[in-house]
This record gives sequence, C-alpha cells and structure tokens, in this order.
Amino acid sequence: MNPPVVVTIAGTDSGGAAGIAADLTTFAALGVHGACVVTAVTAQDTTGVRAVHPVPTQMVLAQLDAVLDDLPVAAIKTGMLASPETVVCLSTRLRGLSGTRPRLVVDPVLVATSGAVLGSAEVVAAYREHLLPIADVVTPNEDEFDALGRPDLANVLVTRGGDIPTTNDHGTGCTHSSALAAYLAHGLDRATAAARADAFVARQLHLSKDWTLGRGRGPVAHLHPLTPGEIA
Ligand SMILES: Nc1ncnc2c1ncn2[C@@H]1O[C@H](COP(=O)(O)OP(=O)(O)OP(=O)(O)O)[C@@H](O)[C@H]1O
Ligand SMILES: Cc1ncc(CO)c(N)n1
Repeated sequence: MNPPVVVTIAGTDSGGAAGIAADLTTFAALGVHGACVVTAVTAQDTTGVRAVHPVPTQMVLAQLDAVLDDLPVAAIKTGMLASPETVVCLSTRLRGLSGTRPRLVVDPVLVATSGAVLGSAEVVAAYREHLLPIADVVTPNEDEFDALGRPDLANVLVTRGGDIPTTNDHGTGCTHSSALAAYLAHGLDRATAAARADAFVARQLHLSKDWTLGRGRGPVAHLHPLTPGEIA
C-alpha cells in the first residue's frame, strides 16, 4: 500500500536540527513519504543563524509544481518562507488548487530558538493577509504569535515548550508541525493529530536530552522510527 505523501516547504539548517532536515526525518519516522520544496539556505548551527540565502520565488513555485503535478499530496507543511513574495505567491498557488485540497499546516517561522529573526515585517503582513486564512492549522510559538499580532483565529494553535528539562530543543517547532502534518495525512482529526504530535516531540526530546552536541541549544533527536502499530 502507498504511504501518504506530505510536502514540506521550508528552509535548510546546515546544523541538521531544524527546517528541511527535521521535517523529512519526522516524515520518515511517522510512515509518510516526504517531498521537499526549499525556500532558503541558512548557514546555521546550535548557537545561531549566520547567513540566509533566499531561493527565488519562481524556483520555489517550480519545485512545488513539480511535486503537485506528479504526486498525490495529502498534506503540506510550511516552515521558513523567507520573503513576502514567496508567502503571497505560494498562498495564491495553494488557494487555486482544484480537487481535494491537501491539509495545510502553517508553522510561521519568524523567530529561531536562538532568538534570530527569520521573518521581516513584510513577511508577517503577507502571512496575515494571505496564508493564515487558508491554513487548517497555524502553529506559532509565543514569540511568533506576538509577532503576528496575536490573531484571534480558530485555526491557530499556539505552541508552548513543555516540561522535559533539556537544552537540546533546536528543531522542536519544525518537528512538531511536521508530525502534525504527517498525522493529518494519515487521516486523524486535528485534535488527535495535535495530541500525537505533542507526544512524538516529547519522545524525541527524551531521546536527546543527555546529548552534548554543539555549543548552543543542541538538536532534538530525529528518526528512531515508530513501528506501524505506534503511528496511527
Ligand atoms: N521541553 C519540552 N518538553 C516537552 N515538550 C516540548 C518541550 N519543548 C517543546 N515541546 C513540544 O514541542 C512543541 C513545539 O515547541 P516550541 O513551541 O518550543 O517550538 P519552537 O519555539 O517553535 O521551536 P524551534 O523554534 O526550535 O523550532 C510544543 O508544543 C511541545 O509539544
Ligand atoms: C531553516 C530553519 N527553519 C526553522 C527554524 C526554526 O527553528 C530554524 N532555526 N531554521
């Protein structure tokens, strides 16, 4: 039987903790096929973001079209979108999809765990006007919720850390929103998918809590796949 297909539209993290690396490994762990649309390349490690190189919007759309024209996409997750043009054009493309629309999880990556600002005021405005209204679930952390102007929308699920004592939490937001998209692609309803995503992130944080990788906030563990019986 085919696995569900989930696409991440996000940036790379050279340190392998957040962004595309977190998304694809989470998809693999949760039994969905992951496709990826790269929006930006970041030079980043556990201590912070050194440089961001956005991918031109036309190239972002070309990647997305290649995936959507060929694969039966069940869910899409967006992460770092890097430019207001990308947010607007992506929203227009997704709004125009015919047939059964993939479930859409929007993780509005605006502030990294290190505190680095990953989205400008123009990006924030584009999210508010174009992308938030078409999302099934939006997963800002507290800082991003503030940056977005604390929108009073039913699809907004504010994420708030948790009680596992660890400094190895770089990539938790990406892992959480990817797990949510994977569970929605498996057919779970939003509340169940959100609860399973919380449990999955907690499991991964337990696995990495004693790691000493890097000089800053270390990576949350990736992979350690769940068995089919554990997934859904
Ligand atoms: N210390 C923790 N213990 C348990 N669960 C946690 C912890 N930290 C994060 N989580 C889980 O991960 C989810 C996302 O966490 P958080 O809101 O801190 O991400 P974030 O700030 O967007 O992360 P990042 O910017 O590193 O990607 C939370 O909703 C929660 O389920
Ligand atoms: C590429 C990328 N996406 C998302 C985050 C948020 O943690 C990050 N630090 N880097």
